[in-house]
Amino acid sequence: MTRDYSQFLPPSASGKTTIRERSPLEKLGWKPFFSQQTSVDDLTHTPPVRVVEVHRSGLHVLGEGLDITIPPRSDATVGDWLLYDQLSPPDSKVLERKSVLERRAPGSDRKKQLIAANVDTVFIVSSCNKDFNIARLERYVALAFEADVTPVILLTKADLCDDPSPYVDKASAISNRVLVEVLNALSTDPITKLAPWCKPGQTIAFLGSSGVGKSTLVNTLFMDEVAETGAIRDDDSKGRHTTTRRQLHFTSTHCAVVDTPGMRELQLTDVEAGISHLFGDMVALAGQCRFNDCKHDTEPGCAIQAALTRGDIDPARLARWNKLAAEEDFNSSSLTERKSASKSFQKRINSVQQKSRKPKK
Ligand SMILES: Nc1nc2c(ncn2[C@@H]2O[C@H](COP(=O)(O)OP(=O)(O)OP(=O)(O)O)[C@@H](O)[C@H]2O)c(=O)[nH]1
Ligand SMILES: [Zn+2]
Repeated sequence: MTRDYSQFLPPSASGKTTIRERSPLEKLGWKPFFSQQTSVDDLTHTPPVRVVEVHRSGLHVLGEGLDITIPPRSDATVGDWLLYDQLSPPDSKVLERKSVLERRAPGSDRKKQLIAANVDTVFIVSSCNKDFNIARLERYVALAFEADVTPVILLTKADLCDDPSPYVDKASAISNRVLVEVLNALSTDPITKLAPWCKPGQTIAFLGSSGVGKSTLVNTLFMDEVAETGAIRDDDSKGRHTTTRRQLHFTSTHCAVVDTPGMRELQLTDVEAGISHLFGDMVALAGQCRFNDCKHDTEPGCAIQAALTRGDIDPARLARWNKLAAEEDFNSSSLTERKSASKSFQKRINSVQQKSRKPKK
């Protein structure tokens, strides 16, 4: 008896092709998650459009046969899907987001700022040089976890470094749920190494300090100069801020790429869940402390201190967790709470810093 196994073979081997032409909306990143929020009536009267650029003067949106600018609004950001109300564009409804990246704005009012919406993968970019900072990478990873976006760490400038492996080892130790790729952003590396995430209909974003190579990565992906890159100052490995607008670009294979300004001042905002996810081992240990409100300092029955004594946890990582958690408490509290908490927050930071400076025994 002969059996037909062709269904188990890849399309090319079976001679059949399963590649289906994507609709104009799918090419912009439209997914069942969004269509489930709309009715046939909605789709006819208020066609979906995606925000591809945010200007002071308005939002540039694209849809099926639509390429328009609608009035600016603070509740929508690049990557958002709107149901475009042709009679009254300001009333266009913002669809529920699959994910959203936000930050606490620098300055006194510290309002929440939307970075990008509906991103599937965020590439956290750092370089194999003085820019590399484990605590900063952890912040970005916590932010991605909180936003429900898959984080991938990219270490650029491998070509300028004799041995990138110590950077890779440190970055890989952040979380076993985060993959690390090391590359030269100026070569064709990004095209091959980012391919698993840059699929049609996917939306990707790059986060990281100024000068780490985010624009270069975008340019290499497009093999074109879509984002302006800046020369770096040699003395401190810091770049100039060259990316100013938030934009969504589409590759020829219909992967949407968010290009965001450098965010050296990233502050965490309401990322408690993201931090707990990243430091899950510490959270689990803390759950074994005798007291619920244990500060893991001198309290009796403290599981964290016990693990520290046994050498099971790294004191520097514990200090980073404490600092991140304290920062999160502070940023997520109200202004009045913050004023009164400000003193104790500073004390806590000082004590964390003192502890992390103490030499290992
Ligand atoms: N040799 C080498 N140079 C790189 C690499 N990645 C980036 N550069 C260079 O580093 C400089 C800064 O890169 P950008 O792409 O502008 O950095 P950015 O992260 O977009 O910076 P902002 O736009 O300020 O946020 C440029 O001169 C790039 O050519 C790399 O992997 N290898
Ligand atoms: Zn404790």
